[in-house]
Amino acid sequence: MKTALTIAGSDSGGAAGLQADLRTFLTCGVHGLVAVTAVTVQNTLGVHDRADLPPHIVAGQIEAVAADMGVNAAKTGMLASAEIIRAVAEACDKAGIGRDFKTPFVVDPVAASMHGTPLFDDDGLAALRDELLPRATVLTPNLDEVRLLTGMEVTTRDQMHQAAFVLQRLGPRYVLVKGGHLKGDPECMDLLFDGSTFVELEGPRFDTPHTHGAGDTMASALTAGLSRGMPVVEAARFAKAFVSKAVENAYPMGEKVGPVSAFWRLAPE
Ligand SMILES: Nc1ncnc2c1ncn2[C@@H]1O[C@H](COP(=O)(O)OP(=O)(O)O)[C@@H](O)[C@H]1O
Ligand SMILES: Cc1ncc(COP(=O)(O)OP(=O)(O)O)c(N)n1
Repeated sequence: MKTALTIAGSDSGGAAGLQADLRTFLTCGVHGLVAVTAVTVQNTLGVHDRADLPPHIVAGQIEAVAADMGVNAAKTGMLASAEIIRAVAEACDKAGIGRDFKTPFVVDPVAASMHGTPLFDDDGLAALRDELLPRATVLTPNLDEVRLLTGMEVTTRDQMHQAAFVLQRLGPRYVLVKGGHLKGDPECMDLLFDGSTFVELEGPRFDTPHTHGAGDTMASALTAGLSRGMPVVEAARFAKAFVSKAVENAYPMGEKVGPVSAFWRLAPE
């Protein structure tokens, strides 16, 4: 059994965060490991409150599971603070997780919830850029995160290419720019770049308001693929196909944005 570790926050609504990651790991056939960073009070209306865990507890979880169970691939989600980011970077070095080690590391630079609530404190972005981008095997920003990390406003496919180029120079081995928020594009393309070759991951765009957890689901399917030994390009194609089906099968729940569904993979039809 292969393992995949998520270093992420808890979403009480079960749509995003570590709940989305574990559900995706399960349906992709890998054993999910968790290092919890924060607990959010969250539902379909938004993030109402949160409590961050002490950085040494986050690092302790990573080191404990790595030493005993082994980690075949890891990902980040909500990291909450610069202190937690620094603790994660140190623990990942000790556990051999990252672009310069054996264990692939997917850095999903989750900066805000889809409702617009920041999930970082003020120093978090700088710590993410300095500590985690150079350790990433794959960085998976959405277009808002591209703007935060580079200052680039992306409104076209050409600009997605330019942003991927700039981001890859900041240290990750690969950049996967997610195109879910590209307005006016009839399709939904994510772009993978390794510093020399662009791979356009094409998929249909579904007309649904229910996309809570789509980014987490994409990054965790990618992590599951890497944990099963797929090369990065194959794992990215697998993740794109997985999240497309999850968005297609998203379901309404609560008053606002419902979750995407990793369950499509378990359904008989
Ligand atoms: N309406 C949609 N139809 C199909 N795929 C989508 C749709 N919205 C997002 N996706 C896919 O879901 C994933 C997350 O995309 P995006 O919305 O850009 O990031 P985030 O969820 O982090 O804001 C990407 O793989 C993207 O292509
Ligand atoms: C605890 C927690 N982690 C991450 C998120 C971000 O999820 P969401 O708002 O749905 O955005 P994507 O998963 O689509 O990137 C969250 N809300 N809560």
